[in-house]
Amino acid sequence: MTIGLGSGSTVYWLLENLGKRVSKGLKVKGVPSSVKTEKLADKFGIPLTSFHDIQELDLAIDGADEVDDYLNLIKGGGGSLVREKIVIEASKHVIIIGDESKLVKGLGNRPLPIEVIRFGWEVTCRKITRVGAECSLRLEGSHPFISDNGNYILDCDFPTITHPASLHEQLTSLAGVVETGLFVNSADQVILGKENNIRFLERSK
Ligand SMILES: O=C(CO)[C@H](O)[C@H](O)COP(=O)(O)O
Repeated sequence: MTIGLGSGSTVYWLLENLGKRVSKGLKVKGVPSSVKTEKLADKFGIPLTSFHDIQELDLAIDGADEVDDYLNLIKGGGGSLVREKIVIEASKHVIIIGDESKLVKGLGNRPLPIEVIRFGWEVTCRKITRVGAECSLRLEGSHPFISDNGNYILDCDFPTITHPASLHEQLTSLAGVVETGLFVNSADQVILGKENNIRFLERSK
């Protein structure tokens, strides 16, 4: 089986446990969605492959920053949204994992991450502001955060996002925008950990 390996602190636990099962004989190959995940997969002994060798993945498992009732997602809190979206789009089945704090009534409680190329990011930022957000350049210490793709991330505070698909389209039509953290029609299942049990959500077909 081939598995797309997401990124983030929830996925850390997936990787650790997958590694344990691999050491007991589970046969899987993973495609990591970030350099951090690649390093962790190596550490936990999960064999890796790449899109050079395979065309699609059987399954992707990833985290999210927000999930709404329709299973639309905001992702990119860790800055890996572009690779995560490529991995998810190449997967036959997508499972999102998190704790129940990720479930929201409407997307947009937290800023939407948008990956932009560095050249002219100020112009791109002003254009996104005109779409209706307050944007700030993500920093790491006192320097701009640089994604695994060598780009900047703008954290864009929109009022509640009622039409994620059309907002995504509008944003990706702007020059300089590489990808948004809006994931629409991506998740097949969402598994949210609660104090003593789990909540399971499934996309209606
Ligand atoms: O999209 C992501 C990284 O780009 C993560 O999946 C998302 O930020 C959730 O992370 P965590 O499990 O640490 O809360």
